[in-house]
Amino acid sequence: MANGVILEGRGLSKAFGALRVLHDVSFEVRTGEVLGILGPNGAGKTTLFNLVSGDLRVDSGELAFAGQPLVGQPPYRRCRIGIGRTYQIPRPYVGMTTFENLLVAASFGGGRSEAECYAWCAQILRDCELSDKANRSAGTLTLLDRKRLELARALASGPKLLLLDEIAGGLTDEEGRELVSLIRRIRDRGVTIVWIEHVLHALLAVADRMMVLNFGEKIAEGVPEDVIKDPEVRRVYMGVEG
Ligand SMILES: Nc1ncnc2c1ncn2[C@@H]1O[C@H](COP(=O)(O)OP(=O)(O)OP(=O)(O)O)[C@@H](O)[C@H]1O
Repeated sequence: MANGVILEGRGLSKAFGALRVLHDVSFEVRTGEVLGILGPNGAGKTTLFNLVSGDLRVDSGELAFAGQPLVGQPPYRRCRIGIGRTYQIPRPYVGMTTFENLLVAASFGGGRSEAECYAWCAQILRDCELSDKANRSAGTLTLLDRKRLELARALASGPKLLLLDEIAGGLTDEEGRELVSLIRRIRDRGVTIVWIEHVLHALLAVADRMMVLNFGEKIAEGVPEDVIKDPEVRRVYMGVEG
């Protein structure tokens, strides 16, 4: 693995029965960057995250995190070594408060002791602007706050690498800007981010590089200005010919 690369995938493939979802995808994520992932619905983006987090097993290919092989490691272990993720459909424990949700993530996901957890989670609530909702039941939060909580839960496990799966959808422009500034702050604290997003202007506001998938194959990669001008990307993702 090259220096400065926190996550590396080589020749990753995944199929569900006859449906080939990822085919021979290779990529690198550099330490400290925000890598955006674009692609039409069904391109295999979430499946790629599931392979990295361990929610799904790879059919073939290799994954390495900070130089250590990931394939074969269970999801909880990947979380403990520093891979955090959010889900497209937020998965809070709706019967618990916002703060309790973080405590679970910090203790079970991050392996922190009870003594450490309170101050750690209180700081994350502040960072994610959720302190005033600490004692609210997670099921009663607004959409923006549910997204903040989804981020906060991922942060509570203490990730070095954060995988964000379509976190900006459904927000107003103002809410989207708030979320983007939160993601920037997380990046500025040294967390490497890979972000799958259809809300292109949100992704463009933060991404250092982008990678585009189509039918399970990587069709483009590079700095955002070049990727969004790529004729193949414009054709498959934006529906623009020529
Ligand atoms: N567990 C599964 N079993 C069977 N098929 C699946 C499974 N998970 C995903 N798929 C299929 O694999 C394909 C890729 O799905 P995936 O969720 O990775 O796409 P995506 O690029 O994230 O799409 P979207 O932008 O709509 O979220 C889709 O056709 C989907 O229906």
